[in-house]
Formats: sequence, C-alpha cells, structure tokens
Amino acid sequence: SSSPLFLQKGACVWVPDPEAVWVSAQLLQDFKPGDGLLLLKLGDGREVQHPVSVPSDLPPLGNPDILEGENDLTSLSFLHEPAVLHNLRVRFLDYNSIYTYCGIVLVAINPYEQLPIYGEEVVDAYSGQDMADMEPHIFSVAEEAYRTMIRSKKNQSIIISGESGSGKTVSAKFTMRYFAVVGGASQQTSVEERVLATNPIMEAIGNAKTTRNDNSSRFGKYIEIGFGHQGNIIGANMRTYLLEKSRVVFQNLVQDHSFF
Ligand SMILES: Nc1ncnc2c1ncn2[C@@H]1O[C@H](COP(=O)(O)OP(=O)(O)OP(=O)(O)O)[C@@H](O)[C@H]1O
Repeated sequence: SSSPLFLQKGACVWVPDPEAVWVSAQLLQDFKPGDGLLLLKLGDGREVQHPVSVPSDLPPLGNPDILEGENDLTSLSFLHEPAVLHNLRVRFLDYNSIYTYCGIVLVAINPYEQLPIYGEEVVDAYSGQDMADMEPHIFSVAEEAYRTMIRSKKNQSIIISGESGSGKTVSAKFTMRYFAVVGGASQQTSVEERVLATNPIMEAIGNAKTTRNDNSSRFGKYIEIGFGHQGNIIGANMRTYLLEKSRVVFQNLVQDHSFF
C-alpha cells in the first residue's frame, strides 16, 4: 500500500463517497498507529470520523498540488484509483485534454464531440517528434510506432483496448489517417486513400447500432498495413477475429434507450 502508518495534520487523503466515488479530505489531527480513527474535514466543510482498525483501512494519500494535471500518470507521487481518476478529470475539465500518458501507454477519454485536434497541421506538428517531447495524443503513439518501424525495420503493433463505445474504432481510424498523411497521401486515388476508404465498407457490413454505441463494431479486425521503403503505405489487409457470440446482435422489440 502507498499509505504510511503515520499521518500529519493537514495531510490530504481520498475517502470513498457513494456519489462522487472519491472525495478529498484533510486530516484535522496527527494520526499514529493505534489511534483507531482519522478525524477528517471534507472538501465541503463537513467533519467526519474515518475508522482505522487495520493499516489497510487508511485512505489513499492525495498528491501534492503541484502535480495536478500532470500529463503522465507515472509522474504522480501516489498512483492509485482516486489519483488516476482525479488527474484524468482535471485534464479533461481544466486543460481540455482527452489524452494522458501512463508511461508508454496512452489513456484516452471519449469526448463525444468533434474536437479540432486531428487536422493536418496537428499531424505535421507530431511528425518526426519524440513522444516524450510532445503533449499526449493518438498521433504521438502513431508517430512512435512509425519511427520505430523505419529505424528498426521491424513490424510494429498498436493495441487499442477499452469497453464498447470507448473510442477504439475512432482511434484506429485516426492512426490510419496519420500514417496516410506522413506517408504522403496526395492524390485521391493513392493507395493510402484507398486503404482509408475501406472503413465505411467494413462498417456497413460489420457494425450495428447498440444501446451503448450507435456505431458498434460487431467483430474485431486485425488490420495489417504494409509500408514501402519510403515509409509510404503500399497496401493493407484485414482479417476478422473475435467473432464471438457476445457480439452477435438481434433487433430489440421495444426501442429502449437504457444501457441494458
Ligand atoms: N476521439 C474522439 N473524438 C470525438 N468523438 C469520439 C472520439 N472517440 C470516440 N468518439 C465517439 O464515440 C463513438 C463510439 O466510438 P467507437 O465506435 O470508436 O467505440 P469502440 O470502442 O470502437 O466501440 P465498439 O467496441 O462498440 O465497437 C463514436 O462513434 C464517436 O461518436
């Protein structure tokens, strides 16, 4: 656990909350083992007692204010559920950023609105740059894979995971668009454009509207993109997999907008 056994008055902690999931609180007095409870002041001013019978009852510690909104979760002093959720929330609400690094992993929040952060000028800004020098973005992941492929002449994979409706398909399309632009897609009939043009066809056959996602993929796709020596896209092939029963859809009798 990241919680020490002694805590000083004024220390910040996170306590579970039935509505907000976690709320921050401050210690009103020092705590040492055996004290049995923490005296806390919640953000809204309420004073509460938090029982501590075993060390694992101690709440997770809050991070120093200076780390608020860090673009890499691994730079937080304390890394636990409330710290991760709080940091992602601050970045989303205060910094308008849907992306955050966790080391070499990119965490993305689905904004459910079109953001002006995927244009060609943004592709150009990320092209040739080091992941560590750039603000987190799906393009920094694409660039890292692209450069590593060119440098090492080895195949690279990007794994996109998340629950239904979290934005995997959209992220995969932005990644393909990035490769097409840095690979020099110019004319409408280029191989790059033709590879991108397969998306609507595949979605017409393989996607369906569900209660979770208006455009939900009903089978997983393994997309292999081939590059030439100049780093341009020369072809692509697609294999289906994850054709599992849980993804088979049927038509709902009642039009129901609930999540279940
Ligand atoms: N980066 C984004 N910017 C704007 N909207 C987004 C973004 N990512 C996702 N969305 C929105 O969320 C919807 C669902 O995303 P998407 O289809 O990519 O989810 P998914 O993870 O592939 O889901 P499934 O597993 O059901 O196929 C999209 O149709 C789009 O409206």
